Amino acid sequence: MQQSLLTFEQVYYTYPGARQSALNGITLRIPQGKRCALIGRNGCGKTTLFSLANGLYKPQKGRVYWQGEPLQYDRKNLIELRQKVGLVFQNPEQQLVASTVEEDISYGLCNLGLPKSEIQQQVTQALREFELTELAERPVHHLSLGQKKRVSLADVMVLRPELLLLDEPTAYLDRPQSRNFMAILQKIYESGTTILMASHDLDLVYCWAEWIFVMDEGRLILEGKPQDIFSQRKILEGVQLGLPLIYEILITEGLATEEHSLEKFRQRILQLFY
Ligand SMILES: Nc1ncnc2c1ncn2[C@@H]1O[C@H](COP(=O)(O)OP(=O)(O)OP(=O)(O)O)[C@@H](O)[C@H]1O
Repeated sequence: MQQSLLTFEQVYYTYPGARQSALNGITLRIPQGKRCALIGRNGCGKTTLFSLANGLYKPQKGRVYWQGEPLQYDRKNLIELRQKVGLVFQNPEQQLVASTVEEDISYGLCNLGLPKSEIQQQVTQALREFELTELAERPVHHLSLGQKKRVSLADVMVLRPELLLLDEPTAYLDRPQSRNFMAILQKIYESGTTILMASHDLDLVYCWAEWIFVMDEGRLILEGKPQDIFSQRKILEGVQLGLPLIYEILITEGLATEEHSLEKFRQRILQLFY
């Protein structure tokens, strides 16, 4: 059986003062080494799930496990958890804390209490990897949104997390920035990092993901490979998701009758568009 990195078991979470639970007894296992996607209509609980995944919030009922061990919420364990589970917010403004790009990337390493020389070396490497060297001295509030997104990804990746959580990573990005982001993401995946991406872009999810989770009203309602998920038209329409346009075209034109050709189309479309 595939090992899971992070496991949610019957997890409930209600925001203070809210009448309805944001998470409603969700059980979900994030498989190691896969490109995973999380989809669901607005307000179904995706961001809340991410906030519990890296210990920002604590379940009111149920448990979250990292490699089989229940999460501990004291400061020391949370710092360790956030090194293993990196969370990139939808809006980079929520994430960027320091005045310059270089300082921002060094922030998490400083929290880990690493020696200065090691921090400098890792920051220099991250600046290079994320093509930010020329922006190192720039104030973060002078950057474009695409550049800010790249910095927020570098902030998290400099800690070498085992699991990367991305909330709507391509939202607000233009085509070249989106492509650039997806190319960086592919390298991250190839380096062995498990990725879970929440997205409303069903075409991207269909072409990119190896495993998809579908949430509704704070619960997991489906999970599986892209073709198994998107063949469930009735269920997806029932939760106001519908199908990816690309999948509709492939199916209605009879272009994808075998799993092999479907896979080839998905890869080609990913290269062409993202
Ligand atoms: N800080 C908060 N206080 C109170 N309720 C909140 C708060 N944040 C989210 N909620 C509520 O919790 C539910 C789940 O929200 P969440 O942001 O997790 O959904 P989501 O699936 O990420 O939505 P979207 O796709 O729009 O980003 C929603 O009903 C939302 O209104």
